[in-house]
Amino acid sequence: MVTPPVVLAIAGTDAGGGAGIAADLTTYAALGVHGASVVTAVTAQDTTAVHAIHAVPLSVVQAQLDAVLADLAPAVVKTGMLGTAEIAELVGRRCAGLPLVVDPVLRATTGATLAGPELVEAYRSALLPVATVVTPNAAEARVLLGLTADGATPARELAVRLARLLRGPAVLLTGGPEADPAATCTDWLARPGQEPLALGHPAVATTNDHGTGCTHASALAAYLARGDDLEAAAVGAAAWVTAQLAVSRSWQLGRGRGPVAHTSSTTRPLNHSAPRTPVPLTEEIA
Ligand SMILES: Nc1ncnc2c1ncn2[C@@H]1O[C@H](COP(=O)(O)OP(=O)(O)OP(=O)(O)O)[C@@H](O)[C@H]1O
Ligand SMILES: Cc1ncc(CO)c(N)n1
Repeated sequence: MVTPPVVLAIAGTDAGGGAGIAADLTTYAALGVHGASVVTAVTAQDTTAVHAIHAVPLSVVQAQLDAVLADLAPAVVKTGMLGTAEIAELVGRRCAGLPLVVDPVLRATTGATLAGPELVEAYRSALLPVATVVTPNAAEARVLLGLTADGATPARELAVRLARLLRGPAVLLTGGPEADPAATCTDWLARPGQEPLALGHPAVATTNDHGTGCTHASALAAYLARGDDLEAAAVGAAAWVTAQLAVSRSWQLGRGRGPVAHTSSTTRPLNHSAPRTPVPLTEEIA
């Protein structure tokens, strides 16, 4: 067997397994690359909300980074939730010069804020400038550009403006199906000195979309590690997330926005009964 390339995910955990490290590592496994992981934050999170966040101490993040970077030589590094400005600055210092996919995680699908103003500033000053490609959604691009959150700037222009601001990294602005669930989703790929490229794919009508951003950015990193150029990797990542959304479309997992599928396809039929009822919360038991 040929040794697979290594992709390093630097991200937070999601107890519910939809987003974060769970999405990253399962995507790497499915796409045939070896996943290493540096955990930056532990979240108590489910399909309805983020209930608690514990930032991993900087020294422990540094030790994890040292362990992986010195030993495994990742082909690509991908960042997700970073938690604090000092972690973003550390990652910027340690990963500059490596192929680096930065998914600027500012908010969960459930609405929770995952990055305060100091971390947003650290993204701008320390991490985005050393990225190879940045994958914001429209709301994240607006925040990074310092625009009002509810502005009406078209997605194409947001991508172009962010690429112009960053002067080097490419921007792959992801577009969910907000406007019309039956329509096409369009991601915009803006690269310095080139016309922006619209990458359209069919929208899947589903509310099981928790973790799409992480899955998409991880697939992008995996395809880049496998040797695709940026455009091919972007097309592949959109196709991957769309296929996984189609798999989980009718799932009944959780009380909120269920996870995008991270299962691999199997020829063996499932042999389990209906989903179990949830166990009461700790305070309901006490
Ligand atoms: N319902 C859908 N059908 C098809 N593709 C989708 C759908 N929702 C999201 N996608 C695709 O998934 C990728 C990432 O989506 P999106 O921009 O919604 O991520 P995000 O808002 O960062 O997600 P999250 O908040 O879960 O991290 C994009 O390529 C987008 O087009
Ligand atoms: C840990 C984690 N990373 C990223 C996201 C964004 O979807 C999330 N909700 N949770």
